[in-house]
Amino acid sequence: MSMMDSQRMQRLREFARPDRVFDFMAPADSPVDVRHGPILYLEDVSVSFDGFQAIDDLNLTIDDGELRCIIGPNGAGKTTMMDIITGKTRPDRGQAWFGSRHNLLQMDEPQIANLGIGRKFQKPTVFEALSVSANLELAMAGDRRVWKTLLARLDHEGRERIDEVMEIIGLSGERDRLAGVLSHGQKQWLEIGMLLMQRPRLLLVDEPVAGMTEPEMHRTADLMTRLAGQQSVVVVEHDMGFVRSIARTVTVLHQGSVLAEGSMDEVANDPRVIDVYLGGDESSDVREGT
Ligand SMILES: Nc1ncnc2c1ncn2[C@@H]1O[C@H](COP(=O)(O)OP(=O)(O)OP(=O)(O)O)[C@@H](O)[C@H]1O
Repeated sequence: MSMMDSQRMQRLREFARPDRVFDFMAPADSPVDVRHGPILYLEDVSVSFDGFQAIDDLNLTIDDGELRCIIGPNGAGKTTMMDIITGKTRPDRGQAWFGSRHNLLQMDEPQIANLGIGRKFQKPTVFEALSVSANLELAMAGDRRVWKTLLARLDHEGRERIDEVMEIIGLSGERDRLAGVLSHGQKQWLEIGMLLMQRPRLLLVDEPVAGMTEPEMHRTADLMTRLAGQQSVVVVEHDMGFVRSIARTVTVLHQGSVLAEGSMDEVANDPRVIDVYLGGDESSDVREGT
């Protein structure tokens, strides 16, 4: 067995460990029902940690195919909100529904991922010793099918999906390069591609442009915009220039609940947002989109 093969086998073993749940393991066919309403519905959700109210009567509705940006100061509850949606944190009270049929509060993390909610954390976690296409191949496999899928030859549909996703994330030219040698931005896109392999219905993306160069940021804005419509995308981001470039509806979180919601211009000119969101320099970022 060559060095590459043994590295690959080691990764596979790691990947197939039953105690590990990977966030990109979302499903091909989501049974989510959006015929009668939004894809994500949070109502009066609250959670406190040791008496600190991190989420406080939070209400949020995301429509199918929508691109929503969530902004808010540090500690506003953005990460906790994502943790609740993905089943990592259980709220003390409230409701969280995925489509009209699935009560997220009665499901655990793997079940929620399998329903079609994919989460992209801030730091890229691609398999550096594998090629771009092998990373996508891995992400296509469900947990129990991983060995079978990877050790067997890819079927036609699988190969097509890999090509399609590489095109979407702009890495078609990097197919055989090891993920470890990609730029930071390319790794982020690859990880988004890994999520896409399972055709999620909702993507939660945490600070996608942190650490990116300006050109990478533009390409990420383009990617986010293209993804919406195909799936719903919720982007949490601090970079106001980026938010302004992709924003349709922006939700401002503050102290665990929604302070304002509307177009970028509406929220940026809302005196409550200007007051509480960012003091000093950053508030001008919000208003002027610098
Ligand atoms: N497991 C936990 N235990 C105790 N406190 C927590 C826990 N998780 C979050 N918090 C607190 O809840 C508040 C909300 O945190 P959260 O990380 O959701 O905010 P955020 O809006 O994502 O902030 P940032 O922009 O800095 O990432 C913070 O004050 C945080 O310290």
